[in-house]
Amino acid sequence: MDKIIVKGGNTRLKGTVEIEGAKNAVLPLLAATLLPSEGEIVLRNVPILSDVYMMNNLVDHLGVDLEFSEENKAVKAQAAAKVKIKAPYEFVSKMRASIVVMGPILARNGHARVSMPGGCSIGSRPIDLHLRGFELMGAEITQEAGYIEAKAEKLRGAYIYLDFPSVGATQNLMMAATLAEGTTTLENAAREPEIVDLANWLNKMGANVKGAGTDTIIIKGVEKMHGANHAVVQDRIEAGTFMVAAAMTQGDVLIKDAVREHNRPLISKLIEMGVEFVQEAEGLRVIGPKVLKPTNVKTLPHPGFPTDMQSQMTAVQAIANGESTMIETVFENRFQHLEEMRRMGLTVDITRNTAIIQGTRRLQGAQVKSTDLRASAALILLGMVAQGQTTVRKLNHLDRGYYRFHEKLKSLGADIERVPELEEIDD
Ligand SMILES: CC(=O)N[C@H]1[C@@H](OP(=O)(O)OP(=O)(O)OC[C@H]2O[C@@H](n3ccc(=O)[nH]c3=O)[C@H](O)[C@@H]2O)O[C@H](CO)[C@@H](O)[C@@H]1O
Ligand SMILES: C=C(OP(=O)(O)O)C(=O)O
Repeated sequence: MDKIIVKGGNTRLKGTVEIEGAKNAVLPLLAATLLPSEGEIVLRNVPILSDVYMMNNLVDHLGVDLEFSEENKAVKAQAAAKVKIKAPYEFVSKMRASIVVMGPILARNGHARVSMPGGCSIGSRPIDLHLRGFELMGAEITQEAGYIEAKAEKLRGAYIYLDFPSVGATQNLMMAATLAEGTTTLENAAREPEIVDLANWLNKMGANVKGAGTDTIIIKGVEKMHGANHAVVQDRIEAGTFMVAAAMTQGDVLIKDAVREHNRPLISKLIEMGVEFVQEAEGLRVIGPKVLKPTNVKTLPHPGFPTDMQSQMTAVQAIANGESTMIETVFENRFQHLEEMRRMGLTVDITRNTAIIQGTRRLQGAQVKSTDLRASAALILLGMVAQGQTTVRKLNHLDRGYYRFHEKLKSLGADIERVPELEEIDD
């Protein structure tokens, strides 16, 4: 496996950066390609990420013969006349997000058998809300030998109130409802831009989904769906990560085509810390200040501060001029990067879901490892401002969600290399 070596202390990022299509949008969009039974499917602006390859393999296994052109960043396929019932452990265990194939499989077959996805390093991540929704739509749920089985003679539209606006449950239930008999109302639905992108994709394929982006989504079941052509929405988390990178390095970075609306809470927190944002025709320019003011942040479902920007934001707080607080309310175990940052000299008190961070400019490079996807980005960013050399390992996490991260940072002026690990280090 590779490692990233970043030399910090004097980095000032400058230039323009292009952002990929969103990982968290494209994964459900690919799952939704299981829904149409005729016509050509084309997805554009598809990011080249390990998670995308995994979802492609799963969807391919289930019956949609996908062709991924890296050159065109496009996925093409002919809609499948039939899709399989079983999503095996070998695929689902590799990526938690693959649970979103359950809704489409159930919609197509009235029967789905999907390996239980399990938790991951950031939390236990149950799927009770997904399953309760399927039950309300008339499916009988059983569990056996690590698989969840859902069976329904015919899925019926239902009124479903989600106890929590789960992104995955909202996506799974939206997709199940597209081909159900009658109307489904999802209340307290997730409102993320990726939900809106999924609704747009479903509607292009002939579904009838209204209200995405609000907390009430109404889906009228249709007889069948067809192929369509769609470009994946921009990755607001990748864009946000580069906003943070500019903020931390007294940078001046133009984030091409950045959608301000998708990153409101992050932008408003960064402004509070002294960062300047200038809307330009080509995108959003981010100018980092000499001194960052401390700030208090709490993660929440959209439109609150995104948990997927929490790790990166703690890297900004780590170099702010004073004490900041981070409260993580979405996942129960998403502070592991802070332990790694301690290796770089950070003083942080962690009590359950609250971290109190003592910002300092006197951090030092160290050997650290990524503990999850966003942690990997946060450690690299902190490495750019710590004195000396930081080595970041376990880049499999980074590759799940960032395309050529080190190359993009390097083109903006970072002193960063990605090199093969010559000997496996037991960490
Ligand atoms: C591929 C993808 O899009 N991943 C995103 C998605 O994950 P994901 O869809 O898994 O996140 P959810 O919104 O479902 O989960 C949020 C919280 O709800 C809990 N929960 C969820 C479902 C359920 O049935 N029961 C339950 O208790 C989870 O354990 C977690 O604590 O949204 C998260 C929250 O914005 C992001 O961090 C992830 O990057
Ligand atoms: C937590 C994330 O993704 P996933 O839900 O795929 O683990 C993320 O994108 O930060």
